[in-house]
Amino acid sequence: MSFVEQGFQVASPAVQVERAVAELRYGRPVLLSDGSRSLAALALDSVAPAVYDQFADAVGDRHSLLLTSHRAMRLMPGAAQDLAVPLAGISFAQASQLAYGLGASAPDEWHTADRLMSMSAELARLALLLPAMVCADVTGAEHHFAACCKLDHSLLEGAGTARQNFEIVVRTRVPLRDLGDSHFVVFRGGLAQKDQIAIVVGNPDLARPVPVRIHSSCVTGDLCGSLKCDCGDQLRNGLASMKAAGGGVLLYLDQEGRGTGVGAKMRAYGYQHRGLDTIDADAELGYDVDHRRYEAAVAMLRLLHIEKVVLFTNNPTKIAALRSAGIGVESRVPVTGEVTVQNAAYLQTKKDRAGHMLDIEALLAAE
Ligand SMILES: Nc1nc2c(ncn2[C@@H]2O[C@H](COP(=O)(O)OP(=O)(O)OP(=O)(O)O)[C@@H](O)[C@H]2O)c(=O)[nH]1
Ligand SMILES: [Zn+2]
Repeated sequence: MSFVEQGFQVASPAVQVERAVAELRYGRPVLLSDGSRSLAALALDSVAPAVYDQFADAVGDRHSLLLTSHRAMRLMPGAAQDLAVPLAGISFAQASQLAYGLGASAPDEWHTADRLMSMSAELARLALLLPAMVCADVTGAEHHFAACCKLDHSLLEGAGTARQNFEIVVRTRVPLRDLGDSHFVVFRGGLAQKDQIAIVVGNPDLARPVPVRIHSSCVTGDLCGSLKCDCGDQLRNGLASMKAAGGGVLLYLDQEGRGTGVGAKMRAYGYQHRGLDTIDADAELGYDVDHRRYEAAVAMLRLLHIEKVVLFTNNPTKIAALRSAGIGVESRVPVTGEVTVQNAAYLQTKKDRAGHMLDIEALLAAE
């Protein structure tokens, strides 16, 4: 019997993951299990200090902090694996400094994190919380956590298909400055995501490769004209050039901070103000170079009956993601913005460390 046929008698993997994500964001532990072991996991980013202390008491001080391999590498160059650092006697403030503080010292003691502990970071990422997890093996003592959400680790993988399940909620005309009548199509679905939007400008011919831009939200750049990045320019220039090409579709994805969330992005900005580049700043917080996923974009294109695109981007990962999902990327159009004193280093890092196709000298010469 499928989950639909079983009606309200069982919760699907996606529902159970959504519940776990909500509890984690609320600052409560989640019990992750693999059939034989139970791990109580708490996100340092959302827990109140008093609850952190309560957790330490409940597990008899046998709790550890997960440092992702990215964070571990920042503290101990060469430590290219997820680590578990014993937390007995370590306060909430000390744990936070160790988990994501700048200039923190390497821990005195650590072990390689086991698979279940590493998996807890995936829950944190879904919850848009820093992947700094406080974990304890509570096998046999689960009754201390009777009121907490329980999640079998297989459900985290099982919920993956939900990332592609979207439906169109509404399609409405919106007149846009300089672009004329456009249509906003709202999509709902996915895993732990908000609604996504496609903006259709002009009248794209769906029988030919459709001009498409996949744009990740940037509240600072898109909305407020931040000079620290090129997002606002790329949003407006992308829409204008698609309109000039006869029409196109901009997918506006809820992926603030390369998928880490606005809280992490602002923390990373703080570290960038202290001299780190965009990638090292994210690594200090435990993140990889880019946490964005593109199942939503693929599902949205399919629902719009778009199979072949001309992609407006400088980012090779977006091209690869569409192609591997069977969307034809027939060609690419660069999308650029103004190079400013404040964003030049950011653009250079995108080019040098994330492989973006950007000719910064040519952009400067053209200004
Ligand atoms: N973590 C982090 N995210 C950032 C920073 N600056 C911008 N962003 C995010 O980076 C993403 C940029 O999105 P896009 O412009 O769609 O993507 P792109 O990778 O530049 O690719 P193209 O614009 O298509 O060439 C958005 O999610 C921004 O919120 C930063 O310093 N740190
Ligand atoms: Zn931006």
